[in-house]
Amino acid sequence: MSLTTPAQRAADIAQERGTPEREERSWLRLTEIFFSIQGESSFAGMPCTFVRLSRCNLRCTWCDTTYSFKGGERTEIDDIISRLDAIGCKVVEITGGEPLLQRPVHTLMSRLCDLGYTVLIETSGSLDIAPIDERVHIIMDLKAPGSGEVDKNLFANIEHLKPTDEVKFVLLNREDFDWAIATIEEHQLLDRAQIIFSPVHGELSGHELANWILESGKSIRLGLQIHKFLDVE
Ligand SMILES: C[S@@+](CC[C@H](N)C(=O)[O-])C[C@H]1O[C@@H](n2cnc3c(N)ncnc32)[C@H](O)[C@@H]1O
Ligand SMILES: Nc1nc2[nH]cc(C(=O)O)c2c(=O)[nH]1
Ligand code: SF4
Ligand SMILES: [Mg+2]
Repeated sequence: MSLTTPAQRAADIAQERGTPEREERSWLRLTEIFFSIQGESSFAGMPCTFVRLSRCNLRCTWCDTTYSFKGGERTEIDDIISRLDAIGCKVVEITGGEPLLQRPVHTLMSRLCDLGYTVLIETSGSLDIAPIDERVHIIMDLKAPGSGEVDKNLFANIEHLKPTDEVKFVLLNREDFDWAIATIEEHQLLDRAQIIFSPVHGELSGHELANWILESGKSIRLGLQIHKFLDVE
C-alpha cells in the first residue's frame, strides 16, 4: 500500500517540475557532465563539454532527455569547474532539463567566462533570459504547437537576444513549420538572431524540412542532431 497522499504527490510533482529558484547557493542539481561532439546549433561538429542540469518546467511531447527531470546530484560549482578543467575543452554547453530553473547557474556561467571558456546555454524560451551574462552564447528554443508547450513561450525574451545568439524551432510536422514561419515574421526574428529549424528526430524527415526551408526563401539554418547519427551521447 502506498503511503503517499495526493497532497504529497502534488507537492512532489511541483518540485520535480520546479519553479525558478531565488536562492543563491554554491551548488547545482546536476544530472551529468560529458564530453562529446556538439550535435546542435552553429557549433555543431565541434568538441564540447556538456553540463546537464536537472529538472524541467516543461514536458515537450517529444523530449529526448526525460531522464533529467528527476533527481540529480547536488554538486558544488567549484567541483563542476574542476571537472571541466580536468576535461580541458574550452567550449562548454550548459543544458538540461531547463538550466535557467536554478539561479546559481548564472554564477557558474560567469565564472566560466572569466576563466576564458566559450559558454553556450541551451534554454527552452519559457524563462527570463535577461539575467544571462552577456558573454554567454544563447541558444533559445521557441516551442511549436507539436511540443504541447506553445503557450509557455516568453516572447519578451526576444528583445534580450544578441545578433550572434540563436533561436531554434524543433518541428514535428508541417503545421509546426507554418507556425514557425509566421512567428519569425511577426517578431522579425531574422533581424534579431540566427534562426535554426530542426526536425523532431525520427518523426519529421530532414529531407522534407530542407525542401520547406528552400521553398520559404528565408535564411534559416537546417539543424540535424548529428550526435544521433554518430550514435554518441
Ligand atoms: C533537451 S533540451 C534541454 C534544454 C532546454 N530545456 C530546451 O528545451 O532548449 C535541448 C535541445 O534538444 C532539443 N530536443 C529535445 N528532444 C528532441 C527531439 N526528440 N528531436 C529534436 N530535438 C530535440 C530541444 O528542443 C532543445 O533544443
Ligand atoms: N552531442 C550532443 N550535442 C548536444 N547539443 C545540445 C544537446 C542538449 O541535449 O542540449 C546535446 C546533446 O545531448 N548531445
Ligand atoms: S524544455 Fe527541453 S528538457 Fe524540458 S521537456 Fe522540453 S525539450 Fe525536454
Ligand atoms: Mg540532447
